[in-house]
Amino acid sequence: MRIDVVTIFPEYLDPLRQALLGRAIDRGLLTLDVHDLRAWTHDVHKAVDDSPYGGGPGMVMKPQVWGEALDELCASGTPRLVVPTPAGRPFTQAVAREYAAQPWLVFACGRYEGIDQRVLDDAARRMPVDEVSIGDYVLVGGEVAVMVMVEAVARLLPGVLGNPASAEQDSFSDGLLEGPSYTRPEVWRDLAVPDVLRSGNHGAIDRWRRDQALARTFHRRPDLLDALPEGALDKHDRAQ
Ligand SMILES: COc1cccc(COC(=O)c2cn[nH]c2)c1
Repeated sequence: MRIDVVTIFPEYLDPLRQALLGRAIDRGLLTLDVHDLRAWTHDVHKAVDDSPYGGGPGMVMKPQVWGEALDELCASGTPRLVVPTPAGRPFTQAVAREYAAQPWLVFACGRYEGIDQRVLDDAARRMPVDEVSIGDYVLVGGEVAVMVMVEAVARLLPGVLGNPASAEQDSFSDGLLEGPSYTRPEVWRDLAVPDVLRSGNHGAIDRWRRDQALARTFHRRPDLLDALPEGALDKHDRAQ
């Protein structure tokens, strides 16, 4: 997978080159190229923003600069353009899986009040464009949202995680939240590990884990239960 990121703060994306993702890049499982949007300015001030038509607070990112950046970066093919924004469709594990199947993603990091809408409208003439939200809050810019999405997507790529089962048993993979996890010692600050997990009875363990996931989902995210496909819950589940 090829990933390009366009931003006025390229160094903000440096953490993606650390640890697991850094090793995946070194191993060629994905490429990550970060581009400074100001490289496509032509004025001495390298201006990327201007006042909003219609008035209002803040500034809007200029269309000309973005247009030239995307023209150059997307000249060799048709990536999916992903624009993090509070006004986007929700980024979920399902979207992460969708993106993990894409050969090429270009992320556009907005700042200020956003990017002139015509940049997205023009880009949509020649590539798929996704405006995506990582949550209902407002950040200062798209860079942190891009890091969230790149991490969620890259960990799904074959070979990135040591144990592929980890990705399959993620929270949300079966539509439920992950239940509690435990490791040694057996008792810690007078808190004991649930007996079933030390029983060696893997049928009982699987059942207990499923019940814990159902209970946690019911209490914390009942909306996820409503979204489960028909038949996802068996009669034992429904008895919980
Ligand atoms: C594209 O225009 C803008 C404008 C302002 C901030 C941002 C950064 O994204 C977010 O704030 C965000 C993404 N998901 N949830 C919040 C982008």
